[in-house]
Amino acid sequence: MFAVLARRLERLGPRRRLQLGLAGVLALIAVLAFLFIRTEAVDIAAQNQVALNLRELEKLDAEWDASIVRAHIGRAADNRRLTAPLARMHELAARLRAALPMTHSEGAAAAFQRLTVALAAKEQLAAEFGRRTPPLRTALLYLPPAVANLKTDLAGIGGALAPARIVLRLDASLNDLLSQILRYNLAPTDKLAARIADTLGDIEAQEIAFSPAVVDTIDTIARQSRVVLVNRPLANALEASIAATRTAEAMDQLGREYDRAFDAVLLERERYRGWLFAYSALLLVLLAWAGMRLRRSYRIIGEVNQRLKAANETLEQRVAERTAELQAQSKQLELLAQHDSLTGLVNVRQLTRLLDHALVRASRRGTIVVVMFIDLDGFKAVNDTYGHGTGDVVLQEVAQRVQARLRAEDALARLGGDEFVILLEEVNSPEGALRVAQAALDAIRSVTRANGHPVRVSASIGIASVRGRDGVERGAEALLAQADQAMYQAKQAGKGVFVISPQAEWAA
Ligand SMILES: Nc1nc2c(ncn2[C@@H]2O[C@H](COP(=O)(O)OP(=O)(O)OP(=O)(O)O)[C@@H](O)[C@H]2O)c(=O)[nH]1
Repeated sequence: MFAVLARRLERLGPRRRLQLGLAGVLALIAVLAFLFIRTEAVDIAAQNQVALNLRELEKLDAEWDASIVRAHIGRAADNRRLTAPLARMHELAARLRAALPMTHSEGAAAAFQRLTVALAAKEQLAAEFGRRTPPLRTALLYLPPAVANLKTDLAGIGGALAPARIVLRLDASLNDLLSQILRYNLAPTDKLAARIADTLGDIEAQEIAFSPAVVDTIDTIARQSRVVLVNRPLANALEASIAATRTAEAMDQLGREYDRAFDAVLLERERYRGWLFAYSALLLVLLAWAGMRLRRSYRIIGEVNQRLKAANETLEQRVAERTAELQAQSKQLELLAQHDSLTGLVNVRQLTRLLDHALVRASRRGTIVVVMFIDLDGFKAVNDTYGHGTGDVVLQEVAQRVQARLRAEDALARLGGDEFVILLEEVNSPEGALRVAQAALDAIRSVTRANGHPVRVSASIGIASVRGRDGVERGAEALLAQADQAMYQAKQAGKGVFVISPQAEWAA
């Protein structure tokens, strides 16, 4: 799959590939970030806090219930406890509401709503209950000692003026009343209420026989008894209603919903962790693949570099070889251009150049330049007799032998055919020049065999010379022409001799 992807990518342009690569990396990072955030989305501490809040709410609710029970049985000194936990309970309920979005659960929201309704109802009922229970408690606290005191009073001063029969009857009625009230307080029934009403009627009917103080007490006892008659059933009904609000069950249910929702969230987190793990593994594989491709690319670049380097070296070597070849060829061409191919002597063009330089030097130094024009005698006969090849050998022998008689700084050139020229510089006297001419003649005459054939050659030599600046003024061609003319005179003089040009200049 990667290979197919890579091939498709290779078909794209480098800029497009770079854009795609960047987009791909960003997408991979975005997915990684998403998975990471999903695994970190669950705040365990917040979940624990929810559980703690719920436990505290349950505890406060239980304490609230205990306060209600205490108030119910008249054990509560006051009813402040009925409202004391409410502020904290409201705070806890608010925290639980704030935690609802964490659950992503409609069940939890519904359970919380039910709890809110139950708590509100319970709060209202408890408030009503709190209003009802204090008079009831006061009456219940009042009646037993009041009845006992009245009975004591009746036995003494209070009953002194009344007939004994009536005192005894009132005493018995008071006993009945207290007993009925206490029973009614524990288990109020309509039948008992009717009986208490009868007993109260009976007591009130007898009070006429007693002093106003006793009558007052009896009225108070009757009033408090009626308070019990009215408030006990109400208080019981309120307590039953409070119990019916079932806040504890609502809290239990909310706790279960929270647990279920948090479990689901945790499960989801575990699932995302699995995805994150798998995705990380995939990224590692991708990274390894990219690393391998990069390594391969580096290797290929290295190989290409090596090849380029080798090719470069070869090219450099070939260029150097070719340059040397060309230089050699150029040198060869230069030699060919300056030399005669048969004898290897300098040719007429090079001779002219050498002569020009010599004339410039002589002009500067005030020295003498000598030119000897040599033309072989009877050379045609060699060609005609033994062939052109033998003639060539004769020309080569002549060149070699004359050259051997000259100084290194002197020059010998072949003008073409059987014509040669000797160039001498810094000749101090005509004698010196004549010696060279004689040596040349001797050298030429010494060629007696060529190609195995007996040959006989000599030469006619014309000598011209010039001194100082005159040479430059006259020019090389004029000097050569003078020598040529002198050579012509030598031919006419019978050949095999040298003639000095009449215009020749020597040292003053
Ligand atoms: N073998 C050979 N012969 C050449 C060459 N160049 C010219 N020749 C011949 O050289 C001869 C020169 O002619 P000439 O100087 O008149 O002959 P010669 O017999 O020396 O006559 P004189 O100078 O009057 O003595 C001619 O026959 C040319 O064909 C060459 O390169 N090789």
